[in-house]
Amino acid sequence: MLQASAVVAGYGGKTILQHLDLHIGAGEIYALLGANGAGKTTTLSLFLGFVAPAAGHVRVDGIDPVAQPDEARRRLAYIPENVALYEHLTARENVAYLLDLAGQNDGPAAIDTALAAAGLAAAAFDRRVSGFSKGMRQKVAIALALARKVPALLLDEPTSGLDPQATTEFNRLLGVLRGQGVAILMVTHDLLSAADAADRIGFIDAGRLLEEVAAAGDDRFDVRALHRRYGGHAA
Ligand SMILES: Nc1ncnc2c1ncn2[C@@H]1O[C@H](COP(=O)(O)OP(=O)(O)OP(=O)(O)O)[C@@H](O)[C@H]1O
Repeated sequence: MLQASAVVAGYGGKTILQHLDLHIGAGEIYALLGANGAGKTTTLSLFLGFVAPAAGHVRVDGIDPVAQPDEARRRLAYIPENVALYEHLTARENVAYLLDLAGQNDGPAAIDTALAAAGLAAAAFDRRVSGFSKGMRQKVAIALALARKVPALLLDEPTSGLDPQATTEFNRLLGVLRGQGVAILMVTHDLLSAADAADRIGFIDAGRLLEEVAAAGDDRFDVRALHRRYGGHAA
């Protein structure tokens, strides 16, 4: 669903990503970890079509996001570290308006279903989002992704600033999306959250994917081993 093959990319002649290979399938959660400046956000920008590869190729559901940015973005939801919403509108109004803009508004019942599935309390549906916490804003953004039925989700530092309970709840939500077959790429510094939520974890350093580890059965990840890898290579 999300595919980067032998990608070399950067900004204004400066190479940042070096032969990046990343393949994330439907119903898979992939966490990309690495130090500041390692190239994580640049990787997200590749899939959004904001950075064009100098070599290699990028596909979103088979679509080249540079050649067909609208087609690629129709298949993506991108949730930045701080979700931008229309502050004077309520949660319901935000989702309705953003769905209108996307030409994908199936009506109020579908919006309420999405907000509930995203875990927003019904009492908050008609509240202005200006008073919402980061976790509540993320729920509105996830509701929008659910209502748009996107096959792929890009997340930049989703759990930074969330308390442990909100992090657990957020990771549970990612599990729901995975269950619906969504391919999820999450850029994070939160090793514990990655170990909790992800099926695979990749470590990127200076634009190179150094290592990938996959969840191993019921034991999932060996967090101590991950910490040694993360500390040793990329933090
Ligand atoms: N628009 C830009 N123009 C020029 N250089 C950029 C631009 N955006 C990022 N860079 C550079 O590219 C490199 C990788 O940045 P990127 O934002 O992808 O790293 P990151 O892994 O997401 O880091 P962080 O954890 O700090 O968010 C850095 O050296 C950064 O300075």
